[in-house]
Amino acid sequence: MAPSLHPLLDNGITKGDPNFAGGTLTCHCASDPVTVALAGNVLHNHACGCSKCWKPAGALFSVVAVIPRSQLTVTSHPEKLYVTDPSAAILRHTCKDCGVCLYGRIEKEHPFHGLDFVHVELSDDKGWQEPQFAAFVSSIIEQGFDPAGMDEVRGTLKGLGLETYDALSPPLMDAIATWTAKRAGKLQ
Ligand SMILES: N[C@@H](CCC(=O)N[C@@H](CSCO)C(=O)NCC(=O)O)C(=O)O
Ligand SMILES: [Zn+2]
Ligand SMILES: [Zn+2]
Repeated sequence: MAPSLHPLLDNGITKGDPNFAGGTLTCHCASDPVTVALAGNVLHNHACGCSKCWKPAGALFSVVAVIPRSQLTVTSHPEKLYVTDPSAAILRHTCKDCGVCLYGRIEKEHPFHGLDFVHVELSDDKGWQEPQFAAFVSSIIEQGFDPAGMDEVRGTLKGLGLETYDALSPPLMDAIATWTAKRAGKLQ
């Protein structure tokens, strides 16, 4: 049986609504869940194979997107959140009771400072931007996935219409490189 990539991918991708105005993320706690309000749709939604992004049990990939931090508000139980890895660039604010990551935030100097990383599967609202590409695909091997299965995984992702990359998408890599060049004074 083919491995589960992610619940939002396994049965085909549902397109988002370009006019969607945002909604609420809720952690998995049965009582006193952490909730986060997003005041707009997400951008650059993607499947991510890296080891750092939160993923649901049994999934090979996370599905993660960005939204301006000004559009994100923790609306209940902020006291349950802790930062999973304080040394990472993306500080993943995770529920200490259920282990779900509600948002990742960058506080240091970084090309994506100002954007928060979120998982739209934590919302029952409909209309979130659908995944656009697959990032860090080879990183699933680092977590123990058999390299012999990579052709099948990449084939399945491509069959879903997701281009596969072993870093981020070209527009995001270009944005990182542009930021780096400006900081070094090589670009105005
Ligand atoms: N092979 C590594 C890759 C980890 C990695 O660089 N992840 C990216 C993408 S996360 C969302 O797209 C990243 O930017 N990480 C920064 C951070 O997590 O702080 C692995 O698998 O661990
Ligand atoms: Zn929780
Ligand atoms: Zn990731």
